[in-house]
Amino acid sequence: MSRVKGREQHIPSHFSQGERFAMKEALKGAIQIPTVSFSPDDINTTAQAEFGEFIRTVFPTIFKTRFIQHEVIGEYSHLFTVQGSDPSLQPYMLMAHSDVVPAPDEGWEVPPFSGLEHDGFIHGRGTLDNKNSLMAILQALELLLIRNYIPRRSFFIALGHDEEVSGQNGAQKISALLQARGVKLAFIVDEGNFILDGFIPYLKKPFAMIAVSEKGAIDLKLQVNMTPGHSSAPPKETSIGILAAAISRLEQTPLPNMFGSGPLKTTLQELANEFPFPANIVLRNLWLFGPLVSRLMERNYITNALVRTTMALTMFNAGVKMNVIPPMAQAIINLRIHPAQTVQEVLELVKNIVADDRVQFHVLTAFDPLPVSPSDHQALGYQLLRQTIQSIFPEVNTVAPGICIGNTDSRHYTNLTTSIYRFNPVYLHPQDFRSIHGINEKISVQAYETQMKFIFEFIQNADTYQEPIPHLHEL
Ligand SMILES: CC/C=C\C/C=C\C/C=C\C/C=C\C/C=C\C/C=C\CCC(=O)N[C@@H](Cc1ccccc1)C(=O)O
Ligand SMILES: [Zn+2]
Ligand SMILES: [Zn+2]
Repeated sequence: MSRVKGREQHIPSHFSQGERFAMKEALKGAIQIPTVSFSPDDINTTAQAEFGEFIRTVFPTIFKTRFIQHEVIGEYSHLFTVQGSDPSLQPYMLMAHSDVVPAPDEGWEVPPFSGLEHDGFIHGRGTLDNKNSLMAILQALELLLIRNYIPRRSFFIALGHDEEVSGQNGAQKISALLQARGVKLAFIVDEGNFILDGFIPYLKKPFAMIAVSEKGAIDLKLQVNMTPGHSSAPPKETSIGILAAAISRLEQTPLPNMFGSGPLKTTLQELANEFPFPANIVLRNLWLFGPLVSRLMERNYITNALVRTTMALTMFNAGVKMNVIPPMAQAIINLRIHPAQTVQEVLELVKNIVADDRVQFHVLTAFDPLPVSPSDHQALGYQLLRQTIQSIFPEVNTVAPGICIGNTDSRHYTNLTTSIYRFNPVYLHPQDFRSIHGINEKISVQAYETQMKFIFEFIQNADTYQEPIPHLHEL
């Protein structure tokens, strides 16, 4: 895509000491509000209400700007409509979520809702998932408005409050509302992948992976009912034993490796130049070395998730008393479906592995993998992300399309656009990956400032009049 043409003003992303201090204090304040979601019926509504008040206080300019409309949807989600000056430009949407997963104090270096700053890092639940994005988006807009910025291209900011528990009251309602208003979006940018550093052996340089799809998912309940009785005279098989054997068969039988189908091949081909010899030759010739690369990817639990549908046993329940053989045993398996498979295909495979009619299957939730968004030279959203990555992170040589192994609220917006990109402009190392939904989640003050700067530039870059030009490699 060519550089932005006809941009009358470009507001430089320079911020005063006072502004930088205020922005990190604002993120700390956001972390301190425990907006935890446990289940769709159990979210911390008091904290969500407080969070709504908090953003009004911290970003006053956004709330008083005449060309910005703010609406509360589903009681605690927020939708901002930023009216651009040129209605001929198709709007886009930035997304983030305010809720976080639970964080019991155990194992944390500092309390998870303290928002403490230590050694240049802000600590706490939500610093990477996903209050960093939420606060950086609003902060960037607030600072642009203070500098009298008026966007050309309209955009929406959608902040869900229940992403961690399905998005049914936040994202789904916002999506339905925008659809009813006849909105069609040029593209969406949500959380998802990162600038990855240290995930692949021999690859010394970081690379940006923009997720152009995300895996599907199934929450599957397995249940076995057997005759209960006295533990002093047990039958040969019990509900617990039958279910445990079924689960064990599933754990011992990974679903097929789907390497070669979906966006992963493109990711690897685009990364080939970053590898030293002979890995670069291997990746450039996947027609020959595909089976080798596929086997290597299976060996690591993160890259394994990129090549196949994964199964995680997340809940197991049976029995109420030590000397009673229980009538029922239940387990929940969370499956994440590879882009080349469907819910139906995966259910078939799982049933064949279990191969025991006494095990009943109940699908609790299920959705297919998300469609693959365009990443070619004419894909406006992808190219704007690429352009902004290259200017804010000049040390990153490769920007590649990939898949998101987790799920995001953006999956509820396929009715509004075919171009959904899941990308956080933040470096992620393997230990950071484990902190997401784990312990000691933290973000460096510098990384947060850079994320805010990225969005500050991105919003301005999105004002381009030019459609991306095909077949030009340089921006
Ligand atoms: C060739 C490429 C080689 C290597 C790539 C290396 C690594 C890729 C690894 C990691 C990718 C990086 C980051 C992914 C991190 C997090 C996942 C992203 C978003 C997930 C957000 C989330 O947690 N969502 C929940 C939402 C949910 C809740 C309830 C029901 C359904 C969904 C989730 O997915 O569970
Ligand atoms: Zn998230
Ligand atoms: Zn999450």
